[in-house]
Amino acid sequence: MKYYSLNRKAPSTTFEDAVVRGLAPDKGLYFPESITPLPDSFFETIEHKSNTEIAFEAIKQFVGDEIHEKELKQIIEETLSFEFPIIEFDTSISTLELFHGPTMAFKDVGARFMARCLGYFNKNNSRNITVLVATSGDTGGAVANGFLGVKGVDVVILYPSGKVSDIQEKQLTTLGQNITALEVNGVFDDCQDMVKLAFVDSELISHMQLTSANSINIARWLPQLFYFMFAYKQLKNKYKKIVFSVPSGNFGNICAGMVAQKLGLPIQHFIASNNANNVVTNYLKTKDYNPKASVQTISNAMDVGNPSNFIRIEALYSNNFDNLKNNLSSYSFTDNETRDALSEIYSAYNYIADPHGAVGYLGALRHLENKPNDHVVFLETAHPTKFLDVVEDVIKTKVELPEQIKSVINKKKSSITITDYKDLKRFLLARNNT
Ligand SMILES: Cc1ncc(COP(=O)(O)O)c(C=O)c1O
Ligand SMILES: N[C@@H](CCOP(=O)(O)O)C(=O)O
Repeated sequence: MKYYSLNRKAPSTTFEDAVVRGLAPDKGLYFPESITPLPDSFFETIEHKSNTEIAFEAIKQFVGDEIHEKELKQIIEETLSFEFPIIEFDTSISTLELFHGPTMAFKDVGARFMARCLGYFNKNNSRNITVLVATSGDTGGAVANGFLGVKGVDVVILYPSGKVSDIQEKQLTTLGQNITALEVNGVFDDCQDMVKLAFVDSELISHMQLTSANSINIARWLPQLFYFMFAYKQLKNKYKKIVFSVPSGNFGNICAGMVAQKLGLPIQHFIASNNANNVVTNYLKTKDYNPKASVQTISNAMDVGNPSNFIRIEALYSNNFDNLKNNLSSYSFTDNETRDALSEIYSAYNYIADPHGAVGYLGALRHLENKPNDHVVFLETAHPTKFLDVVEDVIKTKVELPEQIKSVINKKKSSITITDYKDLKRFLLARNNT
């Protein structure tokens, strides 16, 4: 499979090169040159396949022969070593729990897949790779965990100071070894902009091999398409019209879902559920795409003002606004609405959601007002205990901490504060000269 840059000013390249580079030299996101639908028989028999078999069939065209079949299967098997259960609330709404991995957020799958692909490509390379990551909360922890101790790879995580939850901060600042956390005086978009700038800084890239482990990187982004197939597999014999409500920030997850649909997965419609950071909700209303500074909310991992992946969504629809609007709706919800949803989900279904999932639930309800016969799956993208203060305050109940959270909660944070791109560059160059 070849990948082209969405800025169209860099040559097309291989899967390996796109993974190792992260971002194209013209600062564009890489995108597959083609997406070939899987045969109907794949979806007709999907409930008889294991998650590993589904994932292998779904991803193999994107990897091509660049990773041997046996090793690709092994990578997928190791990546998917936990559950992806559907919890049915009633005949209209289900949730797909994506938080059973090591850091309890959906990012674990992409981070683990990418770490293993990079390990595969880097095995005969004596040069160290520096993985740069911007996080609004969850990517940082998942990438730190996925790459911890990987030989030849250094991870540098940029996160907005004071704008991630306490547990998220512990997950990304306490591992040590090859992981360094940089605490940025700014918002997530500042972190993401600095990462993108680093990739086109000729002085930096002459000193080091940089890549990204954000959804910028195709090996972090594409495996997210598995979730939609795992949900379909569990629901296809019960519901005809399956809709996904995806709590969205950087829009990588929902865009991966759209790739699954292009592969032939029968998805009726997508809902991008947003918090107050509502660039896409506004775009679908006004046709005016207007990125703006992000605002802080209780669903902090979605506090993104300039969603990186929206350009990939436009590419999937050949920039045709009407076609996109037929397949995608988007709604935005306030923190008070989110708190009310957390409370309602708890009292009506005895289920403890996290604030991001609660935004997804609200999107599902909004959709069902006009389409009561659809079945909406909202994605539970993180475990509620990652947002303990908010959740316990709303449901007025103590929530038991899972092992994954207990193991970091008392660890000591270690981070370096930076203010701007000059600080980041100085840090990277100094480290590379030692
Ligand atoms: C818990 C949670 N929900 C939703 C999102 C939004 O996902 P995306 O950035 O792929 O839109 C994130 C961050 O990525 C997240 O960590
Ligand atoms: N919400 C993310 C932001 C980065 O998204 P990514 O999918 O591009 O890595 C986070 O939690 O860090």
